[in-house]
Amino acid sequence: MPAKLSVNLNAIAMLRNRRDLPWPSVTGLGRAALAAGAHGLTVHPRPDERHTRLSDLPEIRALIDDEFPQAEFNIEGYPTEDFLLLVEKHQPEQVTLVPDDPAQATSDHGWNFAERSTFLTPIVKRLKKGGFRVSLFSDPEPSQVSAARDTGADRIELYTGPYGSCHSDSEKARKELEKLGKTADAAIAAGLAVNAGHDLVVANLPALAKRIPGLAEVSIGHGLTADALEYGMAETTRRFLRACGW
Ligand SMILES: CC(=O)[C@@H](O)[C@H](O)COP(=O)(O)O
Ligand SMILES: NCC(=O)COP(=O)(O)O
Repeated sequence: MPAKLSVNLNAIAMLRNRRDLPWPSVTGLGRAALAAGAHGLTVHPRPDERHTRLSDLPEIRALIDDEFPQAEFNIEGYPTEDFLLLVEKHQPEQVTLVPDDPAQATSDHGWNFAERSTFLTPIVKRLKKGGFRVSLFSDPEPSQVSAARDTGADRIELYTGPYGSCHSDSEKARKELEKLGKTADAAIAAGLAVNAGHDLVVANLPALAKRIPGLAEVSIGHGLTADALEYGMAETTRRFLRACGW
């Protein structure tokens, strides 16, 4: 089965937040993506609420529960106590833990599992006990996979930023893709499922999907939102689904 597509609503929220007005509608565009076949919605709320606001979360949860019960809600973020309480309140199907500093413009690296396993392991245990699937944001580094697995997480999400930034250098893209592929191979062999995300676009998805046939899910926001401005959300979702192999 091709990788499932979870549409990240952060970029739409950031556009809305330019004004104190309710458009573009985060929930409305989430609905359009799900109606066009997306498998889920992702948000990455940060403490300053510059992207998704806390008030968006109950609306997205209700959208999925009431209209698309087969879809999944994925909440990403740094696991502070506030973040964990947020997750427990809004009951996403998946939680993706990301080692973000609050001041960071966007996510730009995965966890250092060797250094942070003592921090992560009890958090993963708490989330799993709560019934959430847990994914850990990971650099494309095969040697880190066993420490990631030892935290008890279900999945890793490969940080694809360096691959995504190679759009004009095919040789560099090939090397980055191979690092992602080797890390995915090691993760799948260790019993972890593999997600991927950051700077994925229609042009770079097919090669990623081909190199990692077992890829479980991609979460995509920035590039998908850029295309939605040009083609509309429904057509854009269909284009990204096709690029994943659907
Ligand atoms: C973990 C990850 O790569 C995404 O969640 C990314 O952080 C999206 O964030 P922004 O769209 O807020 O930059
Ligand atoms: N987890 C990655 C994600 O949700 C989207 O990242 P991007 O497509 O906005 O770079």
